[in-house]
Amino acid sequence: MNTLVELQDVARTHGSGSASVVAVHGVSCRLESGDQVAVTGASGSGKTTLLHLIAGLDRPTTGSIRWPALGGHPLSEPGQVGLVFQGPSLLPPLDAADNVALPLLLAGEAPRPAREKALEALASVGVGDLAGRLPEELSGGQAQRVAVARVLAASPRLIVADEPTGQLDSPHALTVIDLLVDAATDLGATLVVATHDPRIAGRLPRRWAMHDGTLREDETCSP
Ligand SMILES: Nc1ncnc2c1ncn2[C@@H]1O[C@H](COP(=O)(O)OP(=O)(O)OP(=O)(O)O)[C@@H](O)[C@H]1O
Repeated sequence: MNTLVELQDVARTHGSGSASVVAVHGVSCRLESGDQVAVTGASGSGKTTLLHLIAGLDRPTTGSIRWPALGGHPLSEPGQVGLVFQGPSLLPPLDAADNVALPLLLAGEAPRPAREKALEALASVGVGDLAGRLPEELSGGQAQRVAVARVLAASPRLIVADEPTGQLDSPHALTVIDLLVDAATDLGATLVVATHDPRIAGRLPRRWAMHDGTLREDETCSP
């Protein structure tokens, strides 16, 4: 297997002086290509900070992070990393297809293939018939599926999802996480999902638990 990301004794402190917060410390972990990991932990335990470090959106205060299978850094080439947030963050004036196509266009793809990929990705998450709808015309679950399609359309090597089902009720939450897991499996992508919900975590084969900024592999939850 290919090591996608490796953290060695990583710490991240937010702020400085007496107001500083050590969000993550003493974290060493590794993700191989195709790994699927749920990161669980209480609010404030450091999940978002860890995910941002893994995605290359933030830098450690001390320690090191490497992405050997991503040419050095996940943001060095467009389309390597896909981000899914708690809310869908779709652009209101664009219909679903244009929302999905936009990152492809920004990455230099021509309009026609970008639109074809967008329609394919929407169909793959079961909302192909909603391609022409504006975000305000979608339910929360439909909008989150569009957000997942937007990530999948770019075929990323690494998908980082921070509470992707946090605004959905239970049946929709499970549908969306299953779509993400299936899509990551099809793409061979590495998937990291932060969640408070043990049922969501239970849909992923590996689990990491954050406690006050430290991480442990959750042996008791092994599949
Ligand atoms: N930009 C920041 N400036 C100062 N402190 C921060 C910043 N970002 C996070 N923190 C603090 O770092 C700690 C970890 O935050 P983080 O958002 O990583 O936790 P979390 O587990 O994702 O929480 P939640 O589940 O509530 O989203 C918290 O104490 C938080 O208040």
